[in-house]
Amino acid sequence: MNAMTVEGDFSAPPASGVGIEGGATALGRSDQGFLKVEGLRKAYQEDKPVFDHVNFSLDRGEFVCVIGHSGCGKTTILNVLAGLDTASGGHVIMAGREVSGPSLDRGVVFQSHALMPWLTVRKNIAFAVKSRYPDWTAAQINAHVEKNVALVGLSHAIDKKPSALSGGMKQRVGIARAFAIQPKMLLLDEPFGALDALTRGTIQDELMAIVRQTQQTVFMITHDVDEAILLADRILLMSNGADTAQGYVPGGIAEVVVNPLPRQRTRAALHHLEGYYPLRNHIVDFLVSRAKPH
Ligand SMILES: Nc1ncnc2c1ncn2[C@@H]1O[C@H](COP(=O)(O)OP(=O)(O)OP(=O)(O)O)[C@@H](O)[C@H]1O
Repeated sequence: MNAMTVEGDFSAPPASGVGIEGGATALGRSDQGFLKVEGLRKAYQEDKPVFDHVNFSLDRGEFVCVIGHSGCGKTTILNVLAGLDTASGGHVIMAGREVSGPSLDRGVVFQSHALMPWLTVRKNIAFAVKSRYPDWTAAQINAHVEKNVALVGLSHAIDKKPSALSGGMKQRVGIARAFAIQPKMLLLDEPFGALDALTRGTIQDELMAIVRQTQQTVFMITHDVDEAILLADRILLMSNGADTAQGYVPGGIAEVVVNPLPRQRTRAALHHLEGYYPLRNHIVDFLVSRAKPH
């Protein structure tokens, strides 16, 4: 086992010698196991589940990324966490309650921003806030919307419709909307996948700043190894299900990598941090040689 990794139980403490400044290990006991995923299984075809025996947990305030090849079941897991899909077996427990359907306790951001095209930014977000806080006055809702739009640097575009915004701006609106409902947890499915590298970098930095500031708990899917290293406290490496000489092997969480880099890292300085290259190589090696059984 590599020194930077913790295999098996996701809630296990990092291997000795691995430090996370202000990271998951610094959380209080009541924050531990905020989200628990136990024995999760999804089978569209009973004898060939996409994944099985998926166990992990997230502490409150933790940022966890999941990486794996196409088809391993990342989106399926996220949708089950969101309550938008049901598992074939196992449980998802958030804050002590089983997840059994969608809830405003969980804010979801997809790759496609899913804004209502006929509404302005202000009204798109106000719609979500009103659903979350039906008793709030129009003035309260408006103030809250303006605060969250400012958080993602879009105050100047608040009264524009989505058609007048760039892809990156629309994605920011999606993030602002998710934050505005003050969810207990954010679920992000490749939220920056469709953005150019420059915009992506800027929004990554913004997201990281907001998440750190608000102590938000985040579960995020990405295909981008550097994005995971920048943002995540821990990285779940997922393997694909496959037919092997020994029979069918379902996919699952093959390994959990604890990010040993200082938590106050920036994109620009990432490559200069000690430990960055071993971490990156470890994840890339997994994707190249271990994510799919041979
Ligand atoms: N409704 C469905 N019926 C049958 N199979 C499905 C259905 N939805 C998803 N699958 C299969 O389940 C597997 C996991 O899909 P999922 O979208 O969760 O993978 P993923 O890891 O998110 O992939 P990607 O990175 O390409 O988005 C895939 O093999 C997919 O073909």
